[in-house]
Amino acid sequence: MDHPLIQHKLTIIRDKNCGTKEFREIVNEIANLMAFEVTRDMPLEDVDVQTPEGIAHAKQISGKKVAIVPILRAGIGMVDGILDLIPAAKVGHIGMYRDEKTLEPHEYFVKLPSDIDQRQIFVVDPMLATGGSSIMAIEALKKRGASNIKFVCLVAAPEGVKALQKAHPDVDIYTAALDQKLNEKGYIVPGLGDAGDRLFGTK
Ligand SMILES: O=P(O)(O)OC[C@H]1O[C@H](OP(=O)(O)OP(=O)(O)O)[C@H](O)[C@@H]1O
Ligand SMILES: O=c1cc[nH]c(=O)[nH]1
Ligand SMILES: [Mg+2]
Repeated sequence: MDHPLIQHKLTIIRDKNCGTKEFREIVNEIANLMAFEVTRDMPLEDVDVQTPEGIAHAKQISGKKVAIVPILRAGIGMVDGILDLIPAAKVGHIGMYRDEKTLEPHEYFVKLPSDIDQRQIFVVDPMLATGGSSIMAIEALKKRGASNIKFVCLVAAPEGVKALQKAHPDVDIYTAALDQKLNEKGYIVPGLGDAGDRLFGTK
């Protein structure tokens, strides 16, 4: 997404001197701006509304219920920014960590709204690196009947985009930046470092 506000804010959090408080605030601000675009194709229906001056033939969002599903931990950093725009959305959580050596993802927690199969789902995680975590999280959702899924991240590596598109071709990917590559430790270069640690101050 090339909107100037998104690009400007992403530059601020890429800076290694950006502290936890500012990092957390700006991740939410970017998620808020991205939500605007990610929801662009939400279906509308006609509705008549009585204004003080007459009847307006207007539009409202029709039926489609939304679930925001952060991949723990770092995905939590994007939830409030999206909830600001879609306050009625439910939030499901999928816990996933990457083995630091093998880079294999491991699922450790799944708690979803009971009607997840009927919802438009936005899976959120700031980082799409090898794609392992997002692929497995989306598998967990599909196993529970979910079918209408978009993936929203801040920084993606080409390797992760390719892998996610191959595993889940039905899932559109929204990213604020497509970076150069992964390094030998599976980190995105130039990226922004470890998003979870920077959000929660754990390093
Ligand atoms: O595309 P991948 O190669 O799977 O890497 C991306 C994942 O790695 C990070 O999570 P991490 O395992 O560091 O967990 P954390 O969010 O708890 O820090 C990040 O938040 C993604 O979930
Ligand atoms: O660059 C990366 C890769 C995986 N997870 C992160 O938080 N950052
Ligand atoms: Mg991490």
